[in-house]
Parts: sequence; structure tokens; C-alpha cells
Amino acid sequence: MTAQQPVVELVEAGFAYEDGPPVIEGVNFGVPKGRSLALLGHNGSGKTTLLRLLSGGLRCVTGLLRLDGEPVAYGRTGLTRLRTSVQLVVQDPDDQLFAASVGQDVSFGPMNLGLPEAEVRARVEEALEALGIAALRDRPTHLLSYGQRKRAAIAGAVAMRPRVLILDEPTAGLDPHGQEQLLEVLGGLRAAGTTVVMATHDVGLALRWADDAAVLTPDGLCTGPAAELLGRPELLDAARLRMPWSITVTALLRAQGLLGEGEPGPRTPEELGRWPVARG
Ligand SMILES: Nc1ncnc2c1ncn2[C@@H]1O[C@H](COP(=O)(O)OP(=O)(O)OP(=O)(O)O)[C@@H](O)[C@H]1O
Repeated sequence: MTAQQPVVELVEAGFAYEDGPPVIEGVNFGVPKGRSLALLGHNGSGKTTLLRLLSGGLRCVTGLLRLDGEPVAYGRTGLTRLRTSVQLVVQDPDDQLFAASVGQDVSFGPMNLGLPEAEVRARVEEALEALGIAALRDRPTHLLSYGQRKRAAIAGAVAMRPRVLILDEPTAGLDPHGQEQLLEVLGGLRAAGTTVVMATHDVGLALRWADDAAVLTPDGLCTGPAAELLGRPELLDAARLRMPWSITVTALLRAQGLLGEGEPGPRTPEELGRWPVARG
């Protein structure tokens, strides 16, 4: 993580659902500008809860949320300010899409900000282009495939031009090609300066995609550079996550003397297939 001030930050945050046990306790989680960050944890570990706390949909019971270093005020003005900076895309696109057509759905957020019509139109076009779904502008949302609905839901958030785009399990339910396409789209947004935060169970995907990682364990949230954090077997064990394939293969290649210390190993089966060792 960088030392710069986070855009948005949970400080000593605690949360429990009504009559339930604490889900989040004493969590410090800052999201710096311009990074890609993967939030990992097993089912029920609290990823969705943490993302909702970060984006203002839930409010900390203890601790606080800061935007640009200032505590977030949960009134209308404060939440609008937060949402122009931080947008959450929920796991199930059907919980997010409700307008009749894709274009109408994507325009909803910017229109709600009271922006002039031309500005709304420009933002909708930009978001549809970024997600590669400009051709679906007039398509009724209920006629879209699951992958298309996912993209339309993300476009709705992108049209708000947030500094931080948060996605809850964005690759869940997508086929391998759809996953790769989505990662490309997210790479494009990140290259354009948007911070992208993604919750996932997939350690391999996080390792390939993210600069930084945050891992939820029973002892709390552990954060750091993805390549370092996700190579720690004891941490992944504690989080009940599986060691990524690429790390196991890289360790094997090193143990066999086929890869030098510090040299990067193959990140995908395709890269292993092209590995000089594999041919030799
Ligand atoms: N609306 C709710 N009311 C009560 N308890 C809830 C609610 N939503 C989540 N929980 C509980 O809070 C805990 C954390 O859930 P959360 O959805 O944040 O986990 P998660 O890591 O996102 O899980 P998954 O990977 O399965 O999506 C779980 O024990 C869950 O049962």
C-alpha cells in the first residue's frame, strides 16, 4: 500500500446486523488512489458487509468512515458526496438494474445528480463504450444475458465517474472468456485513473489482477501488496483460502532449480505451456 492519504477509509470499524454477532471488529481499511485492490475471504467472512460499509450503504456501529480524511456525514448531502466518489456494484445485477432499457438504467445515477442532459448523455455513452455494450443501449434489461446484465450494472456505476469503483464478486457466474473480458475492462478503468476494488474468493485471479490485497481472517483484516500477501500459506490457511496455482508451480520450478530466485514464474497454464522448461 502507498503512504498517501486514502480516498476512502474505515477506521477501527465495527459492525453487527441486528441481533447478530459482530461481523466486522476493529477493522482499519484504507483505499488509496489509483490502485487495484482485491478483498478476499471465505463465504460469510464479511466481504459484502465491508464493501457496504465502505460505500455508505451500511453504517459502522463503532469506528468511522472517512472520505478524503474527513468523517462521512450520513445525511443526504454527505451520502451524495460519498457516492460521487465511491460506487458499489453489487453481486447480483438483478438487484441493481431496474429501468426498462440499458441506456435508461445507466443514465439513472447521473440524472439523479441533477446534471444537464448533455452531460448525462455524454456520461452514458462513455460508460457504455468502456464496458463494450454501446450496441445494447436500447435493449430491454430483462432480455440481456447474465454477463450483459453484469456489464450494464457496472456501466451504471461507471457513469457516476467515481474515483473508487467497488465490485462485489464481479466475475462470479461468468465463463472464463467473460471473466477475461471483464478483467480487461477493469484494467482499462484502472489505467484511466479509477481505483478498482474487487471482492473475490479466487486467490489466483486476485494475484494476477490486483496491486494490493486485503484478506479477512478470524483475527481481522490483513493488507499488503498482493504478490507478497497471497504467497503466505499460513495467512491463506487462516482465511480458509486456497493457495494459488501459480505460486505452487513457481515454488516447484524453483525447488527443481528451473527458475532463479526473484524471477517471476508462470501466472497461467498458458504461460506454463510456453515456458522454456516445458519445451526442454
Ligand atoms: N442482512 C443481513 N442480516 C443479518 N445477517 C447478515 C446479513 N447479511 C449478511 N449477514 C451475515 O453477516 C456475515 C457476513 O456476511 P457477508 O455477506 O458480508 O459475507 P461475504 O464474505 O460477502 O460472504 P459470501 O462470500 O458468501 O458472499 C454472515 O454471517 C452473514 O450471515
